[in-house]
Amino acid sequence: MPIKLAVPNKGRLNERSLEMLKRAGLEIENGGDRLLFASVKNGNFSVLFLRAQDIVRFVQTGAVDAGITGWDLVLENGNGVELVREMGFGKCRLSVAVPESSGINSLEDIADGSRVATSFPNMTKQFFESIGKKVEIAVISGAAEVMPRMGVADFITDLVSSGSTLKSNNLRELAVISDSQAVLIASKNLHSEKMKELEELANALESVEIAEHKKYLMADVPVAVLDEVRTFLPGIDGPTVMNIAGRDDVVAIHVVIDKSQIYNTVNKLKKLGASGILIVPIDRMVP
Ligand SMILES: Nc1ncnc2c1ncn2[C@@H]1O[C@H](COP(=O)(O)OP(=O)(O)OP(=O)(O)O)[C@@H](O)[C@H]1O
Ligand SMILES: O=P(O)(O)OC[C@H]1O[C@H](OP(=O)(O)OP(=O)(O)O)[C@H](O)[C@@H]1O
Ligand SMILES: [Mg+2]
Repeated sequence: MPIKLAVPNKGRLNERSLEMLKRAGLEIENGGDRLLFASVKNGNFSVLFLRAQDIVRFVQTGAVDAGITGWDLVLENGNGVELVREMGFGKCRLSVAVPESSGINSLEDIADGSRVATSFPNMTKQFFESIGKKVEIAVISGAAEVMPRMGVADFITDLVSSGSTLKSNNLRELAVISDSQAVLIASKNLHSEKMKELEELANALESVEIAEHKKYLMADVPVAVLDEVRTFLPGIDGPTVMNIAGRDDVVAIHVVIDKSQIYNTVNKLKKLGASGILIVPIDRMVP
């Protein structure tokens, strides 16, 4: 039986989830728009496209074996699922936000009996109980940011990433309830065979994530400056150095390098007389 893996069918997490799975090596067939189901050519998986919120419930009940969704949704709706891996994207936070004009500058300023609009009632209730505040929760399914202006609520809790939605609605972030990112989750009591395969997928995803921050750099370098090149290029013994047929004054170097180092490294190499500098992406780095 293939592992039933649920992926968000639209929204913030859809594209990156599919991209990461593909880069991890799963060949998802026809994983296009509006599709509800796709088979995977290699690997023992079938992919189902569901709403991010529903994925938590379906993993919980065992209707699917595993899924990619937001950690915020797991905290809100999902006891009884297993965290397999943080995915490193979809980073945001569930925060308390108040109207700029409210005069509320800290959590202490929130009066008992205040109304909070949110699509995260469970986490919101738990948070305010933990700080000993009695608030009334108005549950909405989206667009929390407009609720204070409509007079439906005094403040909100909602997901924040860049903060620009809050800003454009004249709201100020007061406190973070929880950080979140996309996660790979599995049903508890998943058969050990399936869990093993899922861990292999998690390892493949890890190799994708590591590679994401790296590039592969190749260059032809004069032998005379090789020692100097070694002082600023990474690797245990510096770069891999290869002879070029018919040349004894120049060698080829290959090295895996952090993206952030590319700019400076290329400049230094050029100054030292390097030529034929190539920088190429790496799909995966398997440790
Ligand atoms: N601004 C953001 N930046 C990063 N990640 C976010 C952001 N907003 C939401 N997310 C993540 O994406 C998940 C899904 O949110 P998304 O907006 O795609 O769907 P939704 O609005 O909850 O549902 P739907 O679009 O299916 O009605 C959230 O639970 C959260 O983990
Ligand atoms: O801090 P920011 O970068 O502005 O992001 C925060 C916004 O992103 C999410 O909504 P989304 O854009 O997914 O729209 P939705 O309400 O349709 O889910 C979230 O509900 C906030 O409204
Ligand atoms: Mg959203």
